Amino acid sequence: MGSVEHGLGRFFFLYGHGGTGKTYLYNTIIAKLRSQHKIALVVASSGIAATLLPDGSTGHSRFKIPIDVDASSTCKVKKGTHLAELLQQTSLIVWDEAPMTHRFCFEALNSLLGGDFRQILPVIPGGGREETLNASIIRSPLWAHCNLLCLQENMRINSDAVNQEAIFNGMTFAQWVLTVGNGLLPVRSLDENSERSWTTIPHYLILPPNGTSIQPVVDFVFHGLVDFYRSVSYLKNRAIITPQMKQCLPLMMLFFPTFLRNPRTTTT
Ligand SMILES: Nc1ncnc2c1ncn2[C@@H]1O[C@H](COP(=O)(O)OP(=O)(O)OP(=O)(O)O)[C@@H](O)[C@H]1O
Repeated sequence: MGSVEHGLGRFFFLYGHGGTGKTYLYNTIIAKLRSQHKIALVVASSGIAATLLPDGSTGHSRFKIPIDVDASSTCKVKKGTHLAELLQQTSLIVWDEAPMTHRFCFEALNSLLGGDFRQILPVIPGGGREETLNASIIRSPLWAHCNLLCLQENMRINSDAVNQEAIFNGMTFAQWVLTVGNGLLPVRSLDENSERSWTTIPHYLILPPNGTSIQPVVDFVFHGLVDFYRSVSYLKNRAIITPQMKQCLPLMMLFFPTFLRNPRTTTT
């Protein structure tokens, strides 16, 4: 905040593993700046993360960054346009999920970046480990000037938990996810040509989509579906994500009994 107030133009990276409160902190900073009638532009690398931020959009769309970037790429912002004027008046740019985006995109502008390097890194088609690392923000000349801020405590466990057992389960899961992210689990390759990047998920963390243990998850996430299935705000805050499409079907079958118990007639 001091950097914005005094126009110092410093460059920050907010680093923290999942649930440590990065989004919460961005929202707090943005609310504070906007309450002072300052302009904070808020973007994320993916559209889904952008929806969690106030007036968020994707970095590529907001700054007219070319899809195929290289070291000489620039933002396609024309002189004298609304966007050019907006950028000139902007006090702070917040970019969530920054580790997912190619470093060339940040070299085209200055911003407060944030994210977790254990999550998704830039995707380089056909590239290996070295190409991915090379595309990462940590290989950018900007990184040497970056003020690194670290969030350590997992806030999600306490905010989501309803009792001691839920806190314990949340901590066990969070610890396992961290161990995966830190590369500390035993890994193996599927065949002799592929990288050693496969690990075994403990049995207690797996909910088979056609088993009975998934039903409480469906009931929890889509509680009240029969009454609210037409409500956009109800639906846009809920999702159950499966690793593959084929696992969706058995999961969807769990929804139908709910509707069958409560038939509705609609006219077209
Ligand atoms: N300082 C705080 N005080 C109270 N609750 C907080 C605080 N920080 C975060 N939380 C709560 O903890 C939960 C996780 O926070 P948040 O979504 O901001 O984490 P994150 O680091 O962005 O996670 P991810 O990397 O998975 O997106 C949210 O429910 C949020 O409301």
